[in-house]
Amino acid sequence: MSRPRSTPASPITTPPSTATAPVADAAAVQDFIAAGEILGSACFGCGPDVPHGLHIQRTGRDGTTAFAEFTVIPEHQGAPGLAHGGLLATAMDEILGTSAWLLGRRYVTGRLETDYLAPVPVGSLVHLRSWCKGVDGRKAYLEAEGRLGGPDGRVAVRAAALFIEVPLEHFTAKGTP
Ligand SMILES: CCCCCCCCCC(=O)SCCNC(=O)CCNC(=O)[C@H](O)C(C)(C)COP(=O)(O)OP(=O)(O)OC[C@H]1O[C@@H](n2cnc3c(N)ncnc32)[C@H](O)[C@@H]1OP(=O)(O)O
Repeated sequence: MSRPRSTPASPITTPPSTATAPVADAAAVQDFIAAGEILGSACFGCGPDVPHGLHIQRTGRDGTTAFAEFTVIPEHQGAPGLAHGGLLATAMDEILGTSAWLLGRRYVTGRLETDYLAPVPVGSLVHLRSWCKGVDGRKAYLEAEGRLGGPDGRVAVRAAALFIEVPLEHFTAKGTP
């Protein structure tokens, strides 16, 4: 099935007609810049203690739209000289999770759809942006993009996602590894 180029979203990541507009939570907004400290330093996406992690820096927000950036280092390489696609999907996941954070509830990624539109060279500064399109019960529908050459540069990667709200026990309960 061909899809319009204007959105990467499949029916699963497209908000239904029953979805409501997202509202930024005041407490989550307050915690936004400190979120990395609240979550700890071991996150592969944003943790400063992960040697070859993405070290994504959250730079700002507007409503439930989150902004961030990171630099592609040689350890992020896939094909010669270019960022690994899975690495870029990870960056999408991180910025999508950041936008979900602004909703003030605990969410995990249920489904992540990624479109690669242009190669991302090692050494690139990637400008990330994510926004929530709607909320329907436990489901949050989000989109994201990564741009090169500046915050309003060309889109190299974009994503659509379905995040699912979970209880705190999702993170504290110990499962079988
Ligand atoms: C500032 C903060 C920055 C933070 C950045 C961090 C970003 C990183 C975010 C992540 O990477 S989270 C880690 C990756 N994700 C996971 O590990 C989630 C693993 N999956 C699960 O734990 C469960 O499958 C999940 C909690 C998502 C759902 O299980 P539940 O038993 O709670 O719910 P259920 O399966 O009944 O699904 C609830 C609804 O969601 C729907 N759903 C769940 N997963 C889906 C899926 N994958 N695709 C489509 N729909 C899905 C499901 O159909 C259902 O719809 P209905 O209510 O309409 O029936």
